Amino acid sequence: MKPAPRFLVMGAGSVGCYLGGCLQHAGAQVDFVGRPLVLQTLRTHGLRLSDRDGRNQFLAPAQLRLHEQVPTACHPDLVLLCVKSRATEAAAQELERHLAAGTPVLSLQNGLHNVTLAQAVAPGLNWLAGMVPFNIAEIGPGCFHRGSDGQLAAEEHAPLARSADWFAQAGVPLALHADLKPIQRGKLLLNLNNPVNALSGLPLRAQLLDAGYRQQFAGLMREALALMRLDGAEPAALTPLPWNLLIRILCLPTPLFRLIAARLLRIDPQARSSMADDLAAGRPTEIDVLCGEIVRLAERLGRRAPLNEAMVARIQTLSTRPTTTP
Ligand SMILES: NC(=O)C1=CN([C@@H]2O[C@H](COP(=O)(O)OP(=O)(O)OC[C@H]3O[C@@H](n4cnc5c(N)ncnc54)[C@H](OP(=O)(O)O)[C@@H]3O)[C@@H](O)[C@H]2O)C=CC1
Ligand SMILES: CC(C)(CO)C(=O)C(=O)O
Repeated sequence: MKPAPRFLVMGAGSVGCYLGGCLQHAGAQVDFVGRPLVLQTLRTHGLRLSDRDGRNQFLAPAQLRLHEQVPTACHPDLVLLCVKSRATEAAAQELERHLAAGTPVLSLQNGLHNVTLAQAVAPGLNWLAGMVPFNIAEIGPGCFHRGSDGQLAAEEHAPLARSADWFAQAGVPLALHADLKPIQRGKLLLNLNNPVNALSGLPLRAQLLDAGYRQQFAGLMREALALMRLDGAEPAALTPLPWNLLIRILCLPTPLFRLIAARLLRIDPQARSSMADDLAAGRPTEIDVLCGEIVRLAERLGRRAPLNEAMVARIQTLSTRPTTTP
């Protein structure tokens, strides 16, 4: 019998706990590295996993391998990098200090450049790009729920080909692509809704059912798509609709949008973007790697991206505002 594969989750949060939990439930050995508060919750409540298709799995506290730092003498077959992009470099350096040279690390983060940043500060590890299309939210202490659909993606690479069976067994299949860049660009376009969602204060589905918020999202996307095309960097379509059509559909009146975009609206009523979580918790957001990326692309092309610029400014003002004490 083949030994169970070993995974290390770097950044036990929404994505890390959900994917690590699914893999462990399917029989893999998983070590979770996270912050003390998160680990304490897992030690108290265990890890519960649920999804839109009826998954309801539980790992008791005693089954979880929880660490505040990358454990010494740890030899994972694959590391899942699940920290927010602001934490990429520090996490990469910590991983390199503790892991054998060449250990494969799959970045499951939003944004285009996490792997390049990690590679620059921790060149001894084998950095691979991935993409998570669905939403994960902590819906109760230690309870992580997948609230929308889609297939995990990653760049084609031997260590990932070996792990792909495990992802499939765990019910989170991983599709491998020769070139992940177009997929990452497509994900970036969809993630331009993150700040709109965060500012709306609404769950994703309710926000998408509001014509005004859809117009904002469409505007950010239209601006970004034009710049990507000017740069000769076509994004892969991540919905059944081509990008131009998707943008037009977002701008339709709500009853028509609801009819035509039924598939896009297959989102649990409570799902929120990861930026909404950050903003609500007073944490720095990933705005710089989302709208900020479009602003930098415009600058590089000698253009402007006024809608994305304004969104960066709005989110930065909110997330740097000091919290008032009662
Ligand atoms: N949530 C979602 O639905 C989706 C998220 N993503 C992307 O996935 C990535 C992860 O998102 P998400 O899971 O929501 O993030 P979370 O903030 O929920 O989880 C990340 C966790 O890692 C912790 N962390 C950071 N650095 C370290 C470290 N060196 N050692 C131990 N723990 C660390 C963070 O703590 P601290 O806050 O203190 O830094 C935080 O608790 C992001 O890039 C996000 O955009 C992609 C698709 C969907
Ligand atoms: C899945 C999606 C697009 C929205 O939840 C996301 O990537 C995020 O929340 O950061």
